Amino acid sequence: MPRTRLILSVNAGSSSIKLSLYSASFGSTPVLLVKSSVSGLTSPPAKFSYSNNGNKGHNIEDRESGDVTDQGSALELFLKHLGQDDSLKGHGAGEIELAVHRIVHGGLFSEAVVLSKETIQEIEHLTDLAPLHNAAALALVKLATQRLPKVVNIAYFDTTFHTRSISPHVYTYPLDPGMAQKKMIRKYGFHGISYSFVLREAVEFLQKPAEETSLISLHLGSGASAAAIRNGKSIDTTMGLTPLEGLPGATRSGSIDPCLVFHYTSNASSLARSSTKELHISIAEDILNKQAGWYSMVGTTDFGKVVQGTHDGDEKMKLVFDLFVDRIVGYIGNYFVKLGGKVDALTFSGGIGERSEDLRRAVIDKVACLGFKLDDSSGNTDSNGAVTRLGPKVLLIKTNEEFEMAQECAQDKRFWE
Ligand SMILES: Nc1ncnc2c1ncn2[C@@H]1O[C@H](COP(=O)(O)OP(=O)(O)O)[C@@H](O)[C@H]1O
Ligand SMILES: CC(=O)OP(=O)(O)O
Ligand SMILES: [Mg+2]
Repeated sequence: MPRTRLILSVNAGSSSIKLSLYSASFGSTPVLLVKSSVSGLTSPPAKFSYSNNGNKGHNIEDRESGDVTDQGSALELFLKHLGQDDSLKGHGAGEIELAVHRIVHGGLFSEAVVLSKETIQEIEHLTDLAPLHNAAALALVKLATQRLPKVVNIAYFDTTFHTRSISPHVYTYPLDPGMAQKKMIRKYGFHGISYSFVLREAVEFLQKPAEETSLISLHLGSGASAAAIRNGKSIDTTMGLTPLEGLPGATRSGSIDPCLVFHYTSNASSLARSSTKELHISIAEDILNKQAGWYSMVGTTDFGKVVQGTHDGDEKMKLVFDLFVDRIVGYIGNYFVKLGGKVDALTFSGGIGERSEDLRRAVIDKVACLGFKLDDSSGNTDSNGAVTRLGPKVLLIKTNEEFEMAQECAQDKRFWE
C-alpha cells in the first residue's frame, strides 16, 4: 500500500487566502478533506469560510471575522478550526507533512522547490518585485514551520508557467541589456499556477491534447491578467517585471504612461511610509500598487459593488466597469493576432471572471467581431464541475490553484523520497 500523506495548500492572494487540506499518495489524485478561505482582506471585515468534505457538522460560510486582518491571522484561524474539527481523526494539523505554498514571484526558478534556508533567501531577494505578495507568503511559510511540527514546505511559483516558454523578444523590455540583466529586469508574468490549472481543465473539456490547444485566458481577481497560450505553452501575458503591469486591479493601476507618476507626485522615489526593513516600497510603488485601481476611483476593492453600482446607474461605477472592459478587450485583440486567430477558447477565471456575468457579457459583446459569442448551452458542465461552456468558444473555468499545487506535488517524486 502506498503511503498516504496530508498536503496543505496555501494560496495567499492580494485580497484573500485560500487553504485546502488534501490526502494523497505518490502518483495519485489528491482527495480534498477541507476547503477554507478568508476573503475581503482589503475590504474589512474579512469573511471566513470552512467546509469539511465529509462532515456536515463543521461548515462555516462567510462568517465575518473582524480579528482577521492579514494572511497570518487567517492561517491561525484556519488551524484553530482544524483543531476543533472532530471528524479529522489522524488528519489534524500535527499530521500534515507537506505544505505547498503559492509564491507569486519566483524569478527564474524553473520548477517547484523545497523551502530551505537557501531557497528562502533567494525568494527574499525578489520580495520588492511583488510587494503585495511575496513577503506575506514567506511569513506564512515561517508560521507553518512553527505550527506544523512534521511539515516540509514547498514553493510553487506563479512565474514558471510563463518563464518556461515566453520568447526573448516578448520578455525583453527595450532598455540597455547590461542594466536589464544586472537588475533582473524582464517580463516574468504571474497567475501561472492558475493558468496551468485552467489549461488542464480546458484540455480535458475540449478533449484535445495540450500540445494542440490554444487559449486566450483571463484571470480576473483582485489582481487581473490575461495570457496567450499557444499549443499548451504561454507565449505572452499582461503582467511583467511585477504584477502591476497590464490590466488594472482592485488597488493597482495596471499599465500607465510610466512618466505619469512623476507628474502625480513630486517625491516618487522616496520611501513610502508602508516601507519596512524587509520590504522597500517607494512612494511611486505605493501609489500604483495600493492607492490605484477601483479602490482609488470609487472607494471599494469589491468589483461586485462596481457591477451593482453600474446596474443602478452610478456614473462613477460605470466608468470603472467600462475602463476594465476596455483594457481587457484590448488584450484579447492583441493575443488573437499573436495566436494567428487560432484560438480554441476564450476562458474566464478568478473572483470577477467567475462571478460576474455582466462583466463577461460586456467583454464578449465587444469581441464578437473575433467570432466569440455566448449561446444557450450554459449548464453544459463537465463532470468535475470546474468548466462551463458559455458559448462555442467561450469557457468559464473555476480556477483552483490549491488543487493545482497539491496535484503537482503528488506527481513529483522529489517530494516523496
Ligand atoms: N459577485 C461578484 N461580482 C464581481 N466581482 C466579484 C464578485 N464576488 C467577488 N468578486 C471580486 O473577486 C475578487 C476576489 O478575487 P480572487 O481571485 O478570489 O482574489 P485574489 O486576487 O485575492 O486571489 C474580489 O476582490 C471582488 O472584487
Ligand atoms: C499575481 C496576483 O496579482 O495575484 P492575486 O490576483 O492572487 O493577488
Ligand atoms: Mg488570486
